[in-house]
Amino acid sequence: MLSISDLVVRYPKSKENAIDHVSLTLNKGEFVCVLGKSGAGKSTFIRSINRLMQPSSGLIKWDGTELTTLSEAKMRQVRTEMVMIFQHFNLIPRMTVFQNTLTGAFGHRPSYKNLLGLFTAEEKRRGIEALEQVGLTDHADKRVEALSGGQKQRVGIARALLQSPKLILGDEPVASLDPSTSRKIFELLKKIHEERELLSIINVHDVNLAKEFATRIIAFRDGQLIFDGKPDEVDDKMFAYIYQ
Ligand SMILES: Nc1ncnc2c1ncn2[C@@H]1O[C@H](COP(=O)(O)OP(=O)(O)OP(=O)(O)O)[C@@H](O)[C@H]1O
Repeated sequence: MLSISDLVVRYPKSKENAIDHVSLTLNKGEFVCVLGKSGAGKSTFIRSINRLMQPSSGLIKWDGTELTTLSEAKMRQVRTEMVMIFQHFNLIPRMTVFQNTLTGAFGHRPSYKNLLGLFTAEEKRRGIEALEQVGLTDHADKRVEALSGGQKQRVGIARALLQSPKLILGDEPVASLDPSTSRKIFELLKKIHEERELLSIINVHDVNLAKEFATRIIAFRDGQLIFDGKPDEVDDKMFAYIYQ
């Protein structure tokens, strides 16, 4: 469970709060889509949860552990349970699909092994399984730079699976993809979400995708939480309110 109380995030030198006194509780099993127009605070919200962005004040409790004041070493441990899926994939272009997938195991390993690039037989087995799950088995030995955007995001998801996450944070994971590929990526994320009973929190610009896949939608405007409800509550009036 993720419990957020009175969260404020302000960027250095900024006069406005990017996240402005937000409180909410998100539960395991929820597939949460985050809406809001550009600059509303979606990305800042997602990034403050795993402290890629340091909150200015407020509390974030993840399974009972308060994160905002946790040491960086302890936070690194907690981050092994949280995985981030990015708009621009954040892959290593010249490495293969399989190698990129295996890097998902890094958070769980001693750092000297990361440097040597050593992977156990078990990690390799899980890498093969993850590639099967995202439908990329036939591309395992290709360099990532030779893939389409949709395929790259599948590698991003396979890498995430290696981490055995409990929480998926998606920062516009389909913003660079065409509508049909975006839908397939959402189908894949939802399938994984359900199989592993995760909490997923995903920023998305396409309201139709959010309404189709989310079990809960939240929306920000000017850093404030202005909607928290079920997908079918986002009617035309609410849509206009969120994006005005
Ligand atoms: N590095 C930064 N330094 C200063 N202000 C920032 C920085 N990043 C974001 N902001 C500001 O914080 C607010 C929230 O931005 P954020 O990127 O979280 O919005 P968003 O809803 O994710 O937008 P988009 O959909 O365009 O990605 C905006 O006012 C933005 O200008």
